[in-house]
Amino acid sequence: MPPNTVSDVLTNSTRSVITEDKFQELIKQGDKLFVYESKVYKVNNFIAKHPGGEAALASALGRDVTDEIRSMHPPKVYEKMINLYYLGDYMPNMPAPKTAFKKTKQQQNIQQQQKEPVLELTWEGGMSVKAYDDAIEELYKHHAKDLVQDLKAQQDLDNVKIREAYRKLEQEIHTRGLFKCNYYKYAKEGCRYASLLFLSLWFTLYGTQTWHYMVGAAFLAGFWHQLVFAAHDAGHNGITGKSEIDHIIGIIIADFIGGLSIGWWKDNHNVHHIVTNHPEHDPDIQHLPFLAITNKFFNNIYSTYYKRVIPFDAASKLFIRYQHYMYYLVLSFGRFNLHRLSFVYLFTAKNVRNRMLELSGITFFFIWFSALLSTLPSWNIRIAYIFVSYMLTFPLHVQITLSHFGMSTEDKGPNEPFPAKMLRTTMDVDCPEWLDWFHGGLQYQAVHHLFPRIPRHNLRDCVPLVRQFCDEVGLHYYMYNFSTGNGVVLGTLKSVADQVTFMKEVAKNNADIWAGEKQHAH
Ligand code: HEM
Repeated sequence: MPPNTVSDVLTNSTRSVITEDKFQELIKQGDKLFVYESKVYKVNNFIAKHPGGEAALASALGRDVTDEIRSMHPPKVYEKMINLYYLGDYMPNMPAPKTAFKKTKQQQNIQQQQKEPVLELTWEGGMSVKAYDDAIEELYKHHAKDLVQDLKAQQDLDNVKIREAYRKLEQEIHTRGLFKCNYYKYAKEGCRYASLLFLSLWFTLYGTQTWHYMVGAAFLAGFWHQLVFAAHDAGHNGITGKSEIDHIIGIIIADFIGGLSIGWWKDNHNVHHIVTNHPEHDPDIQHLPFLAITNKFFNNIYSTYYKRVIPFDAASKLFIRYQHYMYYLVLSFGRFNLHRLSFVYLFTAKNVRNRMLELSGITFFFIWFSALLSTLPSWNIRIAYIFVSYMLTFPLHVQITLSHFGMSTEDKGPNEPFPAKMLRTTMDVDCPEWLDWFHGGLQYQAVHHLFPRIPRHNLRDCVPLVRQFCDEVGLHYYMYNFSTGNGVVLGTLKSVADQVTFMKEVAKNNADIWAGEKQHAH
């Protein structure tokens, strides 16, 4: 039996206390720890078996992830299952109280000087000019330290306020029944999917002219585009709420019908939800050599997800300079890249759930898609059909990237509350209600990031509550319409592109100066 099992915890009358220093020491020794509700949990033996993926759990280690855990899991996980991994109660380091600040001899002198008129000290020769300057500098340092401590204390208070309000918001959403899935919405969506598939097959199988086939390809793209929203729900265990069943639903939709791995998607997406927009940790913004949303990518950063350096090489320097012109074109090749990522994941990742079923699903996809292509009259039309059906799924890739590409990529440290981080790194896209079908309801990505377990059909109803929460705690809620959102993203891409151009010009000027100096020396 592992040392930290329930029976151990229950029979232990004296609960062990783990100080912040001890916590850091254990992590240095290789323990995989995190804090939930002021308790330390150790997941060394569980991490590889974590149903939400090893990478997701790995991205949460070494800090307090109370809000992350509550937002990602059904209550049974944080009320019962988590107890199996309890290690001890967490005790953070307390900031030294100001009165306990031990004064040095020099500081005592300064305090003395504060009581005495400075002029007297200066003119009566009690203190040299240098000593006077030093004393003033010490005073400033002392006050600056106090100021920093006060600011930190204020920040801590604000953070507590945000966390408490976030809990209240979660409760309110529960009370309004918005965590419950409305299956009637799926019936409506099912009709839409069936219509798109029917139209695609009708134009493809009964067409007689090239444009008929291309319309068939466009409807197929529409069918895949819409299906992804249902696959997203399954990936979040948001259809039946039962992880095993939703995973199978996800495999049927993503692998059998779409030819893409739901396992890859979940592995990647769950990490994205925890470390949103972090250049080193979030795979959803790591797209070199084609796209870079921050100049942090110029530094050959190490991706903790892909476990390799992402080089800012010659190809990156070339593509990034034009990325704001190429954005939509690059995204239109997204579906081809998703096949690649799916295969890499299924063939190389450890602990893949239902690996064989996923591989069978993707094989089935290539069989049915090839059979469909074989009904077309020529190779030219077949190739055009592949490109049209694949590339016209690009609105989906725009929708996915739109919510994050124009947003903050800063790392504000482990103390930033989870809701604050989600609202800083994610924007919502507003649209009229009749257009919800086009965005799948997922245009409210900020709300989705705050509560990934809310079914997407309910996100719109949560918007006023989130707005009120933001007003209450003083957080900014970013919401743009579709075209402004696109403008924000293109602006970000252009600004990064301009920096590469500038760097190139500086390098060229330097090279010219060197060449000139060399010539001069000769
Ligand atoms: C010992 C602690 C943990 C246990 C026992 C645990 C258990 C689970 C279980 C059972 C699921 C499947 C949930 C379902 O049925 O819907 C899950 C999913 C997940 N877990 Fe954990 N987990 C733990 C810690 C964490 C931590 C620390 C994180 C990161 C903050 C995390 C992130 C996730 C994510 C992102 C998912 C997927 C959620 C989704 O599908 O929307 N887990 N975990």
